[in-house]
Amino acid sequence: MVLLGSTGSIGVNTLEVAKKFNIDVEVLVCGKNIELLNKQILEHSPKVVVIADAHDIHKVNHSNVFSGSDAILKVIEDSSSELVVNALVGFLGLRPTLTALGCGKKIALANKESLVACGDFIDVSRIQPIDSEHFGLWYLMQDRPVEKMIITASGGAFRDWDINKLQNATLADTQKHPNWSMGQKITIDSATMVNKMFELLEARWLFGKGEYDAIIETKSLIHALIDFKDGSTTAHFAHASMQLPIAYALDEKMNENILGHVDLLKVGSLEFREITTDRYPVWQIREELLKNPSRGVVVNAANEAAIQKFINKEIGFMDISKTIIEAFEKFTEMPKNVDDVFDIDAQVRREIGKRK
Ligand SMILES: NC(=O)C1=CN([C@@H]2O[C@H](COP(=O)(O)OP(=O)(O)OC[C@H]3O[C@@H](n4cnc5c(N)ncnc54)[C@H](OP(=O)(O)O)[C@@H]3O)[C@@H](O)[C@H]2O)C=CC1
Ligand SMILES: CC(=O)[C@@H](O)[C@H](O)COP(=O)(O)O
Ligand SMILES: [Mn+2]
Repeated sequence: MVLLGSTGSIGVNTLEVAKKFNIDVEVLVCGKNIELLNKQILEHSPKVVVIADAHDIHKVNHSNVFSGSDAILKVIEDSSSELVVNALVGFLGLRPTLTALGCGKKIALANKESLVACGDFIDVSRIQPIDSEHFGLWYLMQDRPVEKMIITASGGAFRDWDINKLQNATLADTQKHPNWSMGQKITIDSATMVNKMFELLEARWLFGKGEYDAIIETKSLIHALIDFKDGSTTAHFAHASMQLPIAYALDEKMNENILGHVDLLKVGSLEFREITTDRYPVWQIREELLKNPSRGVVVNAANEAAIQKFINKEIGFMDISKTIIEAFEKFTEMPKNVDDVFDIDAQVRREIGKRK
């Protein structure tokens, strides 16, 4: 396989699953974490390696190293692997997704931003999602009429905070996720509830038109539920580990044990909560966005630009949601093709970047 984002949270889990099932690793792609990359090279012997910055090439213990975003596209094109695992974070993952699909490869897709920004122009028939909720929906899906597909949210780092204190929350505060250990950006997205809005869009592109909703389940033991027309509701329970979705994305016929079962007697009780717009203001654009899912490009660009400003301490935590809502109201044009997606993304980032 080709693994993009090998040093991240999903990348590291993917290599653990690959080791367990003896899956060949042809290409490793990462950003700046060369120390971890060198350990991965020793363990998995990839043929080619790509890193973000040419200045770091001399630190990499490999004879075939390239750098930069064009090199990522080139190694995908040149690879013989049928499967690309895209575990890059953010909009920079979109071109690799499009390139891999253009080469006829299958994609195990963790990079949800690809679908959020460009879902209308992506052939999902060759995509297996690496996202716990979508894995849960896929696992539950049967040949029966469905009424509603429901995904769960943890509520993020601030689900129990005094709402009046949220504006002054720091980057370190956002990283205290109650249940999952993940990369920095998705953990911020979990705290704003942007992650769940993205996941509703992701579900819409993967499973088609229909009713989608989300609720908070505070232990992240249920990942998805399906309400069937007959009145039955089924739920997918599993411990909070990405190795289960990853194992199926690498091998759809998976029939090995990956995790221990959830012991309901040990769990004792479960708690469900509504997602409210006072704590999670972005939730107010959810319906409009689901009606017009192609507008995801605006929300994604505004989110990434606002997160950068939050990290730079130029804006407060609640301003991330405010920035997204303002951009969503201002940029109403729908992309008609992939070029439009890149144009709109650039326009939104420019607009937010020039604001004081
Ligand atoms: N973590 C999770 O459990 C889940 C994650 N996802 C999604 O999966 C994706 C990855 O998330 P996660 O693993 O948490 O993120 P991380 O931040 O942990 O990892 C991101 C990876 O991308 C690499 N990277 C960043 N910039 C570049 C660049 N310019 N060129 C090459 N590589 C780069 C990083 O390299 P380096 O670290 O070396 O700089 C790292 O390997 C996201 O889209 C997220 O929303 C979805 C569901 C669950
Ligand atoms: C592991 C996974 O799939 C994440 O997307 C997770 O769902 C994030 O947690 P939240 O439910 O807090 O968004
Ligand atoms: Mn998820």
